[in-house]
This record gives sequence, C-alpha cells and structure tokens, in this order.
Amino acid sequence: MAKEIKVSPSLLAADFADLRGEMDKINSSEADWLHLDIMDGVFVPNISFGFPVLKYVAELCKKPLDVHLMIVQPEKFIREVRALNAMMMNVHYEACPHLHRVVQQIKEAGMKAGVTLNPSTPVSLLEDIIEDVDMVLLMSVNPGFGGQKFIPHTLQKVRSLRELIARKNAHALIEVDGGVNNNTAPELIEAGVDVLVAGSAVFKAPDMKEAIHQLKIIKGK
Ligand SMILES: O=C(CO)[C@H](O)[C@H](O)COP(=O)(O)O
Ligand SMILES: [Fe+2]
Repeated sequence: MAKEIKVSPSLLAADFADLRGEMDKINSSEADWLHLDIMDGVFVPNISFGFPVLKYVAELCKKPLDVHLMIVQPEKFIREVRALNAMMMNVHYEACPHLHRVVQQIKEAGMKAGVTLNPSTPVSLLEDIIEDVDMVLLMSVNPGFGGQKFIPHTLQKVRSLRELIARKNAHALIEVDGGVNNNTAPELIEAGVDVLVAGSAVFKAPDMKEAIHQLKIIKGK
C-alpha cells in the first residue's frame, strides 16, 4: 500500500481579513497540519506575522501546528512557540551555529524538532544531526515569500535525504516547502517526501478543501 502523504497548508497565503473563515475551512478539510511561517526581516527579506496573531490562529485551529521560523536566533522563541501548543518547531540550519543544542531544547520543551535547509544548503551537512531530528524541511524556494516557482534540484535533495535517513536508520520525516502544487507533487512523492507544504495552491484555490483533497490523493509519478 502507498504511504499516506501529509499535507500542511501554509497560512502565509491565507486571507488575513477572514482568518476565522479560513480556519473553519482548514478544520473541516483533510489537512493534516497547519504550517505557520514566522519571518523577521533579517534572516529573510520579509516580515510575516508575530505571536499575537499566531495566538489567535492557534485558538481557532484544530490541526497540529507546524511552525517554520525564518528568523535569526530562533532558540530565543522556544517558549513562545511552545505557548502556541505547537506540535513541530522548525529552525533553519543556517540560523543555528549550535544546532544540536537548539534541537535538544526544542525537544525538552515538549515539541518535535525540525531542521530546515535553504535551497543552497546541502543535505550532507545533516550527517551528524539526522538521528536527533523529527523532521527535515527542505526549502524548494528561497525562503521569505509565497507564490514562488519550485526549484527542481529539490528532487535530488529529497532522494539524498531519503538515502541518509535509511543509512543512519533515522526516523525523520521529509517535508518540502515552496511552489508545491498538483504539478510538482507527483515527482516529490516519487522521490520520497512525507509532508507537502502548500500555500498558494491551497489558499488561492477556488475550493480550498478540494485543493487539499487533490494533494492528499496524488500518487508518485
Ligand atoms: O516558507 C515559506 C516561504 O518562505 C512558505 O511556507 C511557502 O512559500 C509556501 O508558499 P507557496 O506554496 O505559495 O510557495
Ligand atoms: Fe514555510
């Protein structure tokens, strides 16, 4: 039997004037998680939303929260992310010189720990941390903005990561974020992805619940 692919819609593409309506749709959809992009204007050239907004989202959303921090020194905000009752906290490899310590701190706080790689950061750099992490988030666009074009080299990175996880007998999930839609998902699934993040393809679709359903039933190419 084909493995079940998880779908984590990215709030970045939502209608912020109607967050309650958007969350109602997410709650009654087949979405597995909700992906929250936090940006600081330093690590990435954009600012998204902060904790007061996320507190409201967390109250409305019934799905597990998959938080993606595109900020410098993400370890400073472990407590705030935990207060959202987040399931997963993803920090960027490029933002954490003491990554092992940050991963342990996230787990000690009671969350799953994810490590995110920018498109130009090689998977091989995870050799000595892969056994400690619950998920690797591969960016398939340069982080900072929704609605960008998928970078095809990501497929090779998914395959390399799948090999690394198998060789180390590790348990990490593979998540891909950026430009994911019905066209790019089949090859990602074939390459070995576990979780698809989709912003525009879900929130800008005429029927959000149907768009999520279509991503859930896509098979590998
Ligand atoms: O982390 C992100 C951007 O930095 C977003 O999660 C991502 O861009 C999703 O948007 P889309 O599916 O529209 O590409
Ligand atoms: Fe993201």
